[in-house]
Amino acid sequence: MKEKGLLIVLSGPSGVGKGTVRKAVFSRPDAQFEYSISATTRSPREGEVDGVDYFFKSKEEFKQMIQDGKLLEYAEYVGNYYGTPLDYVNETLNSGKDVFLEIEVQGAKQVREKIPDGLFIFLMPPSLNELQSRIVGRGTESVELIHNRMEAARREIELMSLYDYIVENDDVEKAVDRINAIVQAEHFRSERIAGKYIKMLEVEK
Ligand SMILES: Nc1ncnc2c1ncn2[C@@H]1O[C@H](COP(=O)(O)OP(=O)(O)OP(=O)(O)O)[C@@H](O)[C@H]1O
Ligand SMILES: Nc1nc2c(ncn2[C@@H]2O[C@H](COP(=O)(O)O)[C@@H](O)[C@H]2O)c(=O)[nH]1
Repeated sequence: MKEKGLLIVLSGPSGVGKGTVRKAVFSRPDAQFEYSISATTRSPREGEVDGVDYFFKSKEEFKQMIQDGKLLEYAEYVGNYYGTPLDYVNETLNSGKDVFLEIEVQGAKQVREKIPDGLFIFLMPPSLNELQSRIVGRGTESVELIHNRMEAARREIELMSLYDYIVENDDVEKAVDRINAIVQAEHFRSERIAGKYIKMLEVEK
């Protein structure tokens, strides 16, 4: 039987750079994960494409997905719903591929309960001032929403001890290197790779 893939969950406070780091992870030619595209009721930002950045849904459509058990997890975040489509995650993990989720902390908590052997990584900003600068610098939120996101960020950072690893996003490429190193180490730890060498010893006996 095929070895199941590893579920990698990247989370952290709003504006820390989760989306930026995730895109950098997937822009590496040697990226070996499958990205799970989330569903959301938020309106698309300029340049965002349905089915690429998110599956953009109405509130009614999203509620139907919840009722039909189509989501691995979901959360309401600063006035909108976000959720992870369940079938894609299951099918991809069962096919032996690693799945990468980039989600906020309430959703990550739900995933931890359902898939405890996932790999949970918390992305940290170098400081709260730097975090605010990044949210302001992105220019996508009103003053009120920036305030809400900073309030949410403080609550989110308090949950970092629930994660397996904390990665500082002081520099995007360094953060990607750290994440890749953690994933590789996890593969060894869980014997996904070690199994290969055990088989090698058996064959060469
Ligand atoms: N290491 C970094 N150094 C400086 N700026 C960064 C870094 N990483 C990300 N940024 C910038 O910070 C801003 C927020 O990044 P991004 O949108 O990726 O955050 P996020 O955590 O996905 O936010 P949200 O949770 O609100 O979706 C962007 O303008 C991005 O370019
Ligand atoms: N619980 C979930 N959170 C998700 C999911 N997809 C994205 N997110 C997180 O929501 C916030 C806001 O995102 P934005 O695109 O509006 O800036 C951010 O923290 C994302 O990581 C999901 O499926 N479930």
